[in-house]
Amino acid sequence: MNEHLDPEASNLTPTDRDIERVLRPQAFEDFTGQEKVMENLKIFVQAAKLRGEALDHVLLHGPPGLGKTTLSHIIANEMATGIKVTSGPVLDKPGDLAGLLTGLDEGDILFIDEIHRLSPLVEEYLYSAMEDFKIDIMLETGPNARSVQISLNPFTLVGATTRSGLLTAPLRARFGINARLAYYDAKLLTTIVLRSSDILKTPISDEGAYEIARRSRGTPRIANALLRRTRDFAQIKGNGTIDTEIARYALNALNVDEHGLDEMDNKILVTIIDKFKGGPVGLKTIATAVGEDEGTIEEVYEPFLIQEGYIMRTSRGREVTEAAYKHLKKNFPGQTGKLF
Ligand SMILES: Nc1ncnc2c1ncn2[C@@H]1O[C@H](COP(=O)(O)OP(=O)(O)OP(=O)(O)O)[C@@H](O)[C@H]1O
Ligand SMILES: [Mg+2]
Repeated sequence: MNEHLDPEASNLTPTDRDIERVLRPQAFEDFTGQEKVMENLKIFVQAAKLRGEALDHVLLHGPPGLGKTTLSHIIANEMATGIKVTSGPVLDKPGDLAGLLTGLDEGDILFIDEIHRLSPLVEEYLYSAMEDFKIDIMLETGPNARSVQISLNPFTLVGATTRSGLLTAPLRARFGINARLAYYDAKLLTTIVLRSSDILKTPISDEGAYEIARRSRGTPRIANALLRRTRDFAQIKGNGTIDTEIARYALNALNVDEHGLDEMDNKILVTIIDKFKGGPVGLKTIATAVGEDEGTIEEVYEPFLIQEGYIMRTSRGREVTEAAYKHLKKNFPGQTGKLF
């Protein structure tokens, strides 16, 4: 996976991580886009505050880098409550979860990232906590072992996932608020790039910001990462200001193509065309052929390629479209041979 797609990658310098933190919006008003989702969330937050209650449990889903973690912190800020952060794979056993739950103050947020990766045992334990704010805990072990039920402070679970399809129905049903984040259009991303360059005190033209935005795979995290790298090019190869020319130069050097597809996006398209006659071909086969993890292709690459109209999902597998052939400057075999 490209470095700019994965901020948690270990090759990211501490500076990069600090910058990501600085750029992260803190309040509703700094958060650009996702209008429908935000409109509703604002109402739910306001209503919960008015009643002095904990906000209903929130499920945030969508591809990486669209703002799930950011939103969970914003919700805590707007509710003026504490937030505890954990993730599915980290919660090994119900005891780990019990420790976190009993430590929550009234109205606090428990953020569970990658909630689709909870173990079934932990997940089941979560049900009564979410529903009745009650959990059973084991006292002592051996012959004296007994379980007692204890009450929790009312809290809000915010779960985030890139794979909502993997959530079990009972878990999904326990979220009162279900928000799906969508890819951002170039206009919204331009606003985000301009805001970020302002925070980073990097001079940038509107056109330069747009050039970065439209080539960021609809993803704020990628837009911010490309902005930082473009800033380097502007400082070393230019006069410090990001304009269209330096943005183009930088993005080409970073192997981001004219339509914002990166190397892996293109590799996937080329592979389906050259090795599998344009498809249909199964996901697993594609994954093996391009040397990338199946899940990563399904949650990171494919959704964008589908949204941009380069790939179709059919019952028999993935197929590339005419647009993909055009994009790669290859002849589309579709018209010949077919008789309709
Ligand atoms: N709506 C937005 N407005 C401005 N900046 C945003 C927005 N959404 C995300 N960002 C920026 O993008 C970065 C990545 O967002 P975030 O970490 O919240 O994504 P995520 O959905 O949690 O991704 P992952 O699935 O990989 O955990 C943030 O640091 C933030 O700076
Ligand atoms: Mg996240």
